[in-house]
Amino acid sequence: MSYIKLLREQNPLVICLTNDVVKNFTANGLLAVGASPAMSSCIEDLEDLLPYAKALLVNIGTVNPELATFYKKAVALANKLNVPVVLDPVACSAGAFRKKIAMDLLEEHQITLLRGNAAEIAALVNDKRNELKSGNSSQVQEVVSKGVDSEGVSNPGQLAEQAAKLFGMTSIVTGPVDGISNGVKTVEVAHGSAMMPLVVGTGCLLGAFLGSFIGIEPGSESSKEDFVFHSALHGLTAYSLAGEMAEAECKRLYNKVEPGSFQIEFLNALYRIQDSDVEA
Ligand SMILES: Nc1ncnc2c1ncn2[C@@H]1O[C@H](COP(=O)(O)OP(=O)(O)OP(=O)(O)O)[C@@H](O)[C@H]1O
Ligand SMILES: Cc1ncsc1CCO
Repeated sequence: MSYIKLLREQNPLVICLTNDVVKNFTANGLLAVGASPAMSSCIEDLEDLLPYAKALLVNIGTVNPELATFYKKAVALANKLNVPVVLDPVACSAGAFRKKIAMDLLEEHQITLLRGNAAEIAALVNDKRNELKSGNSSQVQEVVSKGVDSEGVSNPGQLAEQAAKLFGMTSIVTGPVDGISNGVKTVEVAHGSAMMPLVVGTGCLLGAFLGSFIGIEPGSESSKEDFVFHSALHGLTAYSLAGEMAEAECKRLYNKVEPGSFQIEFLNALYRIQDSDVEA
């Protein structure tokens, strides 16, 4: 399916409740691919905007107790309005406060897509397994948390599948190789650039970016569950390929790849990426 073409025709409104570090980069990344970003900070505003939205992103990167309450209300409203929700549990592996907020959102509300790095998703999977007191938690690869990012796992597809099964939603584990699973289908995507983790917010923007893909109106008979998986996989692949395109463009323009120029070229690549690049 021509997801990127449809996205650009439809300009889906993606409402982002995201952290203070990445708001500008997130809005620019969504505009570059052809989506329509809006940041929002209170439930009164969301009550006006969310009826028009095609997706809601909740990224807990700079959460505080007041924001945690807002996020819960926001996700409850999105569920009521049938707006799909992407959850990015930023650094939930680094502290109990963040992890509880992410777990509460996962367990008390309907999240459509969970996106995190390996440490974050492993922390949630381990917690859920302990809570269920069933199965063998040694199946879950232990990942040492380093704060807001991690070096990844050797089997991100397997970790994504475990998260998808335990939480009952499509899950994505990112890193040098990405994994996506809905518990039935699991795919690994081995593209991207080693410069991506050196630009803050490439993971955070990805959550919003994927929101714009799952927010596309398919205009076909594909099932809703399949659509989330396939549109998110297309978006995930496009995003990693854009990383490769940005790296190639930095080499062409500057004969070297550095974070500042990479950030600019990455936005340019999101603007240029086509369905044919993903399908090649
Ligand atoms: N070493 C790498 N090589 C290629 N691509 C990478 C590498 N590390 C991360 N990526 C890509 O970078 C993007 C962000 O993934 P990452 O796991 O770094 O997110 P994150 O840790 O949540 O980032 P942030 O907290 O900065 O937003 C993904 O598209 C992923 O494929
Ligand atoms: C650096 C940082 N601190 C809180 S959120 C954030 C961005 C994570 O991508």
